[in-house]
Amino acid sequence: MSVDKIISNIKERNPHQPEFIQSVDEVIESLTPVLEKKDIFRKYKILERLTEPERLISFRVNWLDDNGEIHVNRGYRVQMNSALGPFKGGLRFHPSVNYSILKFLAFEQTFKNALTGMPLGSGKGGADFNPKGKSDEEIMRFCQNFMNELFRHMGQFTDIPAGDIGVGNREIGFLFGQYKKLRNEFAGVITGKNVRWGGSWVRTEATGFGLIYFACNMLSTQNDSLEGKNCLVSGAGNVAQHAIEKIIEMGGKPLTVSDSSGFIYDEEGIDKDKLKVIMKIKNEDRGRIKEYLEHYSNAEYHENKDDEDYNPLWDIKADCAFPCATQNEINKKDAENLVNNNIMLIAEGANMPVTKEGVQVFQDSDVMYAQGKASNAGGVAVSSIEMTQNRMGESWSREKVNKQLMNIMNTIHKDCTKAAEEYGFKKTNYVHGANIAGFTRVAHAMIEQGLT
Ligand SMILES: NC(=O)C1=CN([C@@H]2O[C@H](COP(=O)(O)OP(=O)(O)OC[C@H]3O[C@@H](n4cnc5c(N)ncnc54)[C@H](OP(=O)(O)O)[C@@H]3O)[C@@H](O)[C@H]2O)C=CC1
Ligand SMILES: O=C(O)CCC(=O)C(=O)O
Repeated sequence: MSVDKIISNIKERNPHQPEFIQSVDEVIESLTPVLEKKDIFRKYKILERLTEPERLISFRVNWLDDNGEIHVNRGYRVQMNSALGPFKGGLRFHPSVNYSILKFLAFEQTFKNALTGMPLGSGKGGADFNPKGKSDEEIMRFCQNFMNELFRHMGQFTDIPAGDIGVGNREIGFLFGQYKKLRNEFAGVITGKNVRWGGSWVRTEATGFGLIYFACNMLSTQNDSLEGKNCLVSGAGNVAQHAIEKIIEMGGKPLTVSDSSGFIYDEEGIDKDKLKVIMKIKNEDRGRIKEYLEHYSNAEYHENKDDEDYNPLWDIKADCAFPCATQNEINKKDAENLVNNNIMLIAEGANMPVTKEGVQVFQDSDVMYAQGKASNAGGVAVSSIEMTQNRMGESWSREKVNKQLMNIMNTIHKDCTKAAEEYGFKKTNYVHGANIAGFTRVAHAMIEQGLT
């Protein structure tokens, strides 16, 4: 069957799933030369099998709010691919969560987890629950009821969830506590746990730190570094905060931070003290990023507007851009603004933050551009390190884990450039490099394990 026919079949089988189709479409261009050169991948129908989850789980989550009113949400787990290890990937709590979003995230996770070189299959899950404005008690009740169903599908050798948007340290604690109660066992079944009870040093920081380690590798191909570079960062959550922390450590200057209401532009740069304020606003007060102005009135705040067809954050002149909020936050116009302002490098902290048309703008330009599959893989890599420590009953030092994270990001960078070159693309085409390197690793494992 031709590659075009394979793709049109996948589209027909998954109607009304635009994000999932977008994520599949994005890898096809990279994989076409691989599928054409290596007939074995077509013979074993690898693409068809990679795009069909091994198992889809959907369940009802009832919970009581503080006024005693009952609410009903929908919980999910997409167990995507277990060729390289147990299903592994985060949980997202956000009102937009549905099968299309979770399948795109799980599909990307397959390639990302393969790139880490760790024994990790792929998955993703979550609920259409909105944690905003909920009390700690309401969050706890929701997490407990969510786990009342999910626990039967999990296990340290079966499926190991973690955090994602709306699921941070607080939620991981409630989820783990309920799992322990239901199974009567203290096992490494969730990652991102507190270091005081089974978590790993550096897991909280890993995605943001890993992103910046990867960006440093990209810059080093031009004999350059982050020193003195102006950086645009979107998001104000886990990934954005620790990307900003590492940019500062590497001598760069973060200029922006955002949430779903708007963004802050601080021309003087966000330093360590300002970052502490951001962390307090978002992690403790659970407030809005606009509150930054109450501490630093020289900064500017731009409120999101429904009628704007581009995001002015991406029209600020800078050297590097790190989208760390959510999918499709950079459209074609934003990508053109970045390129026209001579941005050097874009590395994704978020999963699929650039629309298909935006990706094309970057691919047609000279900018260095890395997709999340490669550049945000540090989070899941340290999750794997957390799983290893849990199985061995050990707790490794912060320095040891950080060093391993750095090595993994260096290796992913090397593997991407090698795969891109092998198939005739420019060495620094990280899009094709990541897709090909991730695909071939998982595809060979699927062939070797037979038609299970
Ligand atoms: N946590 C991890 O280890 C990993 C996360 N990722 C990806 O990184 C991204 C961020 O995740 P993480 O930092 O963990 O999540 P958090 O929930 O900690 O933070 C998300 C941030 O993005 C903002 N945001 C969410 N949705 C939107 C939206 N529709 N428009 C604008 N801003 C939005 C949030 O704003 P507000 O505060 O208003 O909600 C918040 O500032 C996601 O794409 C995630 O899949 C990738 C790899 C690993
Ligand atoms: O740490 C993990 O298991 C998953 C992190 C994640 O969800 C991601 O990489 O997108």
